[in-house]
Amino acid sequence: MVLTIYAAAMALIVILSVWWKPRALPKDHPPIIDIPAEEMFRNPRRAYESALNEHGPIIAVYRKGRLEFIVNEQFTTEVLTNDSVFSFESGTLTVLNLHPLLLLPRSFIRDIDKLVNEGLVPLMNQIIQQITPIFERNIRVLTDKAQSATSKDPAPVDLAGLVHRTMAESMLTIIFGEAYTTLADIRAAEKIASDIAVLSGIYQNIGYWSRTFPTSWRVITWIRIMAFSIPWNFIRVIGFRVWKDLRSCTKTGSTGHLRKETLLHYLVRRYSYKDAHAVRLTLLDSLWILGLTLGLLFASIHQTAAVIVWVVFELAVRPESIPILRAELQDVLEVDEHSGKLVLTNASLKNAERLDSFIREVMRTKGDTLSTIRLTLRDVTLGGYTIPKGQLVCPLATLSHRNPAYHGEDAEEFVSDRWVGQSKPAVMVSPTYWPFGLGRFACPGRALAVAEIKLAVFFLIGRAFPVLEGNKYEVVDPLNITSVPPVGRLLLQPAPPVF
Ligand code: HEM
Repeated sequence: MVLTIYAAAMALIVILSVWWKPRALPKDHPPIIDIPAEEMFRNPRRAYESALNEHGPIIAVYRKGRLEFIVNEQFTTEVLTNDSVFSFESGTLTVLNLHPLLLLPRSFIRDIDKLVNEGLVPLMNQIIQQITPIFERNIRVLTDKAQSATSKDPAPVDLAGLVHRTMAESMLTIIFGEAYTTLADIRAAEKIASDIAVLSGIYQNIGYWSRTFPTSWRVITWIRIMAFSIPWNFIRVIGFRVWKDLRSCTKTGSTGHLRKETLLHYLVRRYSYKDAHAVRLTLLDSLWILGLTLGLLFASIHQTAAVIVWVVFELAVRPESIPILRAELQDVLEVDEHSGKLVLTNASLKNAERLDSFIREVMRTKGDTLSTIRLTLRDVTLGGYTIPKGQLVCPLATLSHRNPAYHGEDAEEFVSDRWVGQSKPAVMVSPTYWPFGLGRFACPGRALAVAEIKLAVFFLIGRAFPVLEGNKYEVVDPLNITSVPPVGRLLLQPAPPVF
């Protein structure tokens, strides 16, 4: 049943994707600027900033076969926050190649937003308690290698692989509960998060085929992931069990078999018939819940794992920060009232102001360019030009994040403690800092993401000194900084355990 409904929905989406066509441009549209692919993909910041400098605050540029309207910092707030004209939902689903989902009678994005804001955020203390042991156990695999290494002969470790696995295990625990964290479940969640990330175009900038023939790449990748990868990795391994759990809620009229603290439990209560005394879900509601959990796995695993790699690499090339953060770790640890041991709690993470400042500085300076996007819901007049309905509009992030008018003369520099004592935590977005987006749909999972980054960093530096071979890393995809982690050979030197 679940596969039949899924196949029918997918067929409809393919037909609509082919049918969907943008309208012609009006006469007073912003100038269309040709940025050579090599320049755009190798040095997007320079390419787009000089085009904006030369041609005015709004330009139109073809990228991977799509026309995008790029605006400078003057229009950033208007574009990102005026959701009645510049739609987050339409922009994001279009960029993810999922725009036909907009035709569904329910809003996928609004529902997933509600799921995080109402189901996850209020339970942060409890969630941090649940996932701290996962981070501790997994990162220990790396730091144990450091304990048997020496300063002269440090141990090479695969940080990216490990944090991806750790994020997958954590999110499975939060969404479905521990029963869904077998090795096969974790592998399936990792695979599905990476595959949807591929579908959203995160590696599209790197491959020759995907850059040169973007339309055929999109169609084939879409079919591969929707028709094969999701059924094989998600539905076969995780989806069928979740489906059975959901159907048995209706059969028994109860949620007794679900863990109360999971998001699945929250979703069943939310979609259950309002007028029935017992729990009852329609088939469509059950399918919708499956879709939301899949969407959340994608939104939460891949990007956070990539940013953890960014933060650790930036730390490795700034060894002077490590003793400061180790001292802070010592300060923020709390005593567990049952065991009397020193532990990291949600309060410890909140109190870690120096690490928070370091993370905020990484997120500000790592070089996001075209990361946050909107789609016009009607013809819009902006800066004297008309941008027609149905067009993608994107502010250039470096013009906010590296702007001396916003961040002072040293805006280009990485200042680890820039935000200490400023009451501007890493999660606080504004028109001058928006790595988590801005406005009504700014990332609802950012508090969890930053807490997870802190857990990973503290468990790592609590027992090891990270260093990078040659003291350098490579930015693989400058046009997709947040989703594609930097590459380098990470080595761990032993450090006296902080706790
Ligand atoms: C460092 C990691 C993360 C980064 C950099 C990040 C960044 C973003 C950005 C830029 C947006 C779009 C906002 C906009 O356009 O204004 C977004 C949306 C979203 N993020 Fe995150 N995110 C991260 C982690 C997470 C996590 C851990 C979760 C879930 C627990 C999550 C859930 C979502 C959801 C559901 C949306 C859709 C928008 C909405 O529902 O309001 N994200 N994120």
